Amino acid sequence: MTQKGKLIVIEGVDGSGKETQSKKLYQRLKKEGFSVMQISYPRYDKASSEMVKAYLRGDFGDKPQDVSPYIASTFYAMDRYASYKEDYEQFYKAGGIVIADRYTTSNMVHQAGKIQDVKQRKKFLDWLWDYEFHLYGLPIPDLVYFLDIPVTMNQKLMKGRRNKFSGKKKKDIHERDLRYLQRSYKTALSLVDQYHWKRIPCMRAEKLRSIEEIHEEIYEIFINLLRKSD
Ligand SMILES: Nc1ncnc2c1ncn2[C@@H]1O[C@H](COP(=O)(O)OP(=O)(O)O)[C@@H](O)[C@H]1O
Ligand SMILES: Cc1cn([C@H]2C[C@H](O)[C@@H](COP(=O)(O)OP(=O)(O)O)O2)c(=O)[nH]c1=O
Repeated sequence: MTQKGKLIVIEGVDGSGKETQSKKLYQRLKKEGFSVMQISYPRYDKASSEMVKAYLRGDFGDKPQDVSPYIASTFYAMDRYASYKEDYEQFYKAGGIVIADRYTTSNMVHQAGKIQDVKQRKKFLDWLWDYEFHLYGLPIPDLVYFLDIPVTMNQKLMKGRRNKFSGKKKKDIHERDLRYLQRSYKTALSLVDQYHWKRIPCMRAEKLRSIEEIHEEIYEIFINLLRKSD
């Protein structure tokens, strides 16, 4: 019998602190002796992300809306399937804890955000669930955090940041479309309740909370999950 591990996802719009918080959680759990590994999507250094890069570069259109959410989702899912097989399937099936910076949940946020009609959006989300978790057989996350930071604030955090795959200052087609990012953010807030994600408010009294304070909240929620599943 396989002893399934745990898949923990850190989700949030661009520049919300996902990389920072995934790293901190990983380092803390490792230090405490847990069997843990970190993954991050898209895997820009792998061939399986070529279509993702072409899409984000604007090869298929300058605007996110130029590519159907169904088609764009298949690009990202392909990279995740390759990563499951290459990076973590065995580790996860042996009971390891996997911390993911973005996952299928990013398609739920950023691709579903392209669809305004409620019925059509639900249809897409059901299709996506079936596609990534049933057809591709990817693990369903045990815990999803959503780092809640208003788009205006994350724009400040991202200022001057280089594009992750080109290394240049030019932003990708998602990052340069403020209205699209705002729609993705709104979509995410509606998904938090629907899918029982843990919303982590990154602001208090109009100020950004410290990286350390946010980390403590994330860590406590994770430890509680472990206690419950013992
Ligand atoms: N709570 C915070 N307070 C101040 N700066 C932060 C905070 N969280 C993240 N940052 C900074 O904001 C930038 C974007 O964070 P990052 O973790 O790379 O976001 P993401 O992975 O979501 O794109 C980084 O320079 C990071 O150091
Ligand atoms: C992993 C993933 C990302 N995306 C989107 C979110 C981002 O706008 C974009 C690039 O992701 P990423 O480089 O992780 O953005 P950032 O580090 O700035 O947060 O791709 C999806 O639409 N679906 C996915 O499955």
